[in-house]
Amino acid sequence: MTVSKPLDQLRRCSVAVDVGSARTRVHIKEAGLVVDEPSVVAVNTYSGALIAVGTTAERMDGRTPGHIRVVRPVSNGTVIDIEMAQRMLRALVGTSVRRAWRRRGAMQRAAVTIPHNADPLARTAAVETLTGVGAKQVELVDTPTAAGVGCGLPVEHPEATMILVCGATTTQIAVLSLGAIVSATTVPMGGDTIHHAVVQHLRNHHELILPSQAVRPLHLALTGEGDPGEAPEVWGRDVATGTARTVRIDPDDVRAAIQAPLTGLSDAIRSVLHDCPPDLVADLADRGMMLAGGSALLPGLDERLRTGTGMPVHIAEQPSLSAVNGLAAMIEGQVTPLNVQVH
Ligand SMILES: Nc1ncnc2c1ncn2[C@@H]1O[C@H](COP(=O)(O)OP(=O)(O)OP(=O)(O)O)[C@@H](O)[C@H]1O
Repeated sequence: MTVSKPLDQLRRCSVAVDVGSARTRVHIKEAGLVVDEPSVVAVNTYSGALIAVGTTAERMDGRTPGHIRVVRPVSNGTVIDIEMAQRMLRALVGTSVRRAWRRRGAMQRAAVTIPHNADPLARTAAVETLTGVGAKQVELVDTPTAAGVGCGLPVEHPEATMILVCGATTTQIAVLSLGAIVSATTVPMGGDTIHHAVVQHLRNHHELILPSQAVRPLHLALTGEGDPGEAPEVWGRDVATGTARTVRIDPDDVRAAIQAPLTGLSDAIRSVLHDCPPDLVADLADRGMMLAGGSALLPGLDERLRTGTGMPVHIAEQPSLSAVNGLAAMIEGQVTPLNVQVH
């Protein structure tokens, strides 16, 4: 059940946690951001022992021998493997910080972000993950509200603000007013979706398997840069022979491959506006929307949304940290009183 509780409840928290599909961030009161690492764990499949977490584990992805498994315990912004998520958090935070937490009773209360449409199972998983690492009380704050605060949007005002939290696998679109979500939706579109669309395109049209790090053609396609005479060349593995070879990419082709997910995003923005009272829509015509989340940095995304919706589009100063920064501002008491919805 969702109830509206005062910000005081969040001010009693000492830890702010944003566990995303791509990255995990932890802010400790008065200490600042202590973790900003990929949400990845590498385990030994025979012994179950933890081999690596975060950046080190992510580097192992796609390169592991049979006895090592790389696990991502968070998907679509929700914890899908509670035990792994707890082990990941414990390892990322580190022993010394955890000792300090215990001494200062810091883990008594923790605040954590959850997708605005999280179902009861997802909420329970978030709570269990945090209680498993020592929290006695867990406050859940929806990600769009936290990100809105983190971007410096006046979410507590009666005027509408629109925020897009562009994550790895989903984009949460929300209109906020008076500290609460008025209208919102989630689109299964994020930076990884765009990346997979490009990888799939190269596989289907060039019979090439692109290494996961090769994002250059994607960037070119989105920005519209690149002279057709100088079509970029990418390395990959031939689907049939398994050998490495290069192929020249036409940016227009790649642009066409990512057209569908991007069009879906503009359509979803229109549907959120459709569900808003007319007065709030009028506010947004001038203010436009704010892009937060790591995928807000996708080159050309802001321009495409401007063209697709006809609204002003702004990118947050530190889009990848908007949600954790917003949650941190709430627990540090830097936010003027508002009725943030906690669950
Ligand atoms: N500089 C950049 N340019 C383009 N894309 C980027 C950049 N930095 C991060 N990304 C993309 O942002 C995504 C991760 O964003 P973020 O860290 O906000 O996700 P998350 O909160 O972990 O995910 P989710 O909200 O889906 O749970 C990835 O798809 C990554 O490729």
